[in-house]
Amino acid sequence: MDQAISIDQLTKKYNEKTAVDNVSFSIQKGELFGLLGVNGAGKTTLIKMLCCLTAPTNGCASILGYDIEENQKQVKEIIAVSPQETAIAPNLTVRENLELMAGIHGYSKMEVKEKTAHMIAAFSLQPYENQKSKTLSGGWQRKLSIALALISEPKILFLDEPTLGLDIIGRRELWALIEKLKEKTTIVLTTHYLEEAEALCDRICVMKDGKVKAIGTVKELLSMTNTGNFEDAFVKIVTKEELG
Ligand SMILES: Nc1ncnc2c1ncn2[C@@H]1O[C@H](COP(=O)(O)OP(=O)(O)OP(=O)(O)O)[C@@H](O)[C@H]1O
Repeated sequence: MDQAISIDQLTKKYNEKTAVDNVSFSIQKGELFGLLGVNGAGKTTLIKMLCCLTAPTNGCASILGYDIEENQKQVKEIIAVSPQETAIAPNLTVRENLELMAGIHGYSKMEVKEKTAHMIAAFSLQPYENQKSKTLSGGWQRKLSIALALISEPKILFLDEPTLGLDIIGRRELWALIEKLKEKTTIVLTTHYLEEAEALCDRICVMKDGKVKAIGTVKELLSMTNTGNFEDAFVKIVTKEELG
């Protein structure tokens, strides 16, 4: 099976508001998949459903063959999410945050130490390991947030706006890190930075008003919209009623 995520007519309604509207597509194993759209397009709601954080109103989805409603336990074991609002405990040090998260995943004392040491090394967090997390720069907080998500060695990683608010240097450092993760992990990334999606993603899905408006590689999206750069393609996709 090469599919990591399979989504079939997934819908989420909040009272009268349809946040995700009959969405169907699949993501291949090892893909770095971008989810784009203007504010309120439904990206976060879609991710929340795939992470079993909110139940669909209609439709279904599976992660590595596990149904997001029927097999929540298995789904939660193979995914991790680095949310928009960071999951860091501000008054704990970098090391304590990592140890706490490893403990939450039920690792033994020895494993907690090993995994924490591994993450500190992998993310070059050594200079900050004894520093309270709230005193880290935005970029290092984001890195720690991703390290926390990865401590359970998930097969699928959801990154919700991982570089929000970072300067271009911080963003590029995170890009390099995300590219490295790609070798081992299927990644679903949401972002408002078009150049980020263009630089990192194998395929991109553009959503608007809860619906999928276009899906494909950057090259395919340019050709679909008959445009020469990704920003023009994106604008055309989200402003035109129908493409083609
Ligand atoms: N808990 C909720 N209750 C009611 N409406 C909600 C709730 N969560 C989201 N919505 C609505 O659903 C729609 C989609 O929101 P969502 O946060 O999924 O969009 P998004 O694409 O992630 O937006 P952004 O880029 O701003 O983060 C929006 O109109 C939002 O107001």
